[in-house]
Amino acid sequence: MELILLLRTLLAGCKEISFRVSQGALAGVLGSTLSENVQGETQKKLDVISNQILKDILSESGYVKAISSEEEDDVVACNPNGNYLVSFDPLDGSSNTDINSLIGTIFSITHAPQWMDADDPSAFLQPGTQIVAAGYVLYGPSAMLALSTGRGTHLYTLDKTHGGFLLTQKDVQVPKQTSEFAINASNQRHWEDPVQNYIGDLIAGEDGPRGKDFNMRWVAAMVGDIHRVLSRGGIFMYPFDKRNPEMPGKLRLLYEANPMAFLMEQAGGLASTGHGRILEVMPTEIHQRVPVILGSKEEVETCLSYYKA
Ligand SMILES: O=P(O)(O)OC[C@H]1O[C@](O)(COP(=O)(O)O)[C@@H](O)[C@@H]1O
Ligand SMILES: [Mg+2]
Ligand SMILES: [Mg+2]
Repeated sequence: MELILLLRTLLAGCKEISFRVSQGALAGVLGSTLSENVQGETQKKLDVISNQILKDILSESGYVKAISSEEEDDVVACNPNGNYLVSFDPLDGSSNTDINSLIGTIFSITHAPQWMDADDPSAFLQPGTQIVAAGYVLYGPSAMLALSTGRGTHLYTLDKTHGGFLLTQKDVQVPKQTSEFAINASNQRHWEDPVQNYIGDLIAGEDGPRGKDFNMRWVAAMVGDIHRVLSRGGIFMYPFDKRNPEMPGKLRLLYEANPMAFLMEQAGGLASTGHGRILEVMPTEIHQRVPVILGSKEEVETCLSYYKA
């Protein structure tokens, strides 16, 4: 029951963000701030606004012991008696805020170990297999929620008259096969050989070893690309690239890769780093990055076969 109340609280925050996003230039929420986050990224105004909305509503809820956020250097202690930890990306797809394109909020919830102090970051270092609930809200033409509490992945649509997220698709099943891939091709020269070969064969299409044509999409917002994959199948990749071996990918494990992997697996898809299941990665720090390959089961298996070759 408490988890449901926590989810309701979190979604009330997302409704507020949805409203602020929809106001756009009218409310002066577009553009950048002068500050940088711990990732070294210039924060957008909506990054800061969304982060503050979620931080306030979760810390006042009483259910949450601590939170970790893309926009917070360290974990934020909340209620010492709280039973849950929440990790979130308050505004995903920041580079899309000023072009009125798809953006969203991503979150994952785990139990708070009773032994921990509320400001102890090590409590967040739990593998994704420990997630009790995860989801995203996509702020698109309609605001949509994808949610799983470990019993399938379900889609809800925000009814702006009624004010609630209403169930619009139960038990999403990602098609096992696909002809659609998503990757930022401008990073090609930095990819490892397995990815070079795999993408090369997709692009070769019916003239190549795959014997069929593939189409490419890139929303530049993980929440948008994953929603498309959940809706009609596909493979989404942000793989390891050689530019900075210390940073094995762009996407963050706790509040991007893990929640999306949880949703994808609950919908019958697969989620891998290229070398193992994302949900089994043992985190070492809260802003850790990982390579991400997820989507339609058979297509991800085919991609992983290039790593074995
Ligand atoms: O700029 P690129 O290489 O296209 O990267 C896009 C990726 O970066 C992200 O925008 C990173 O997330 P944030 O916007 O929350 O920092 C992902 O949503 C998206 O998949
Ligand atoms: Mg993000
Ligand atoms: Mg973000």
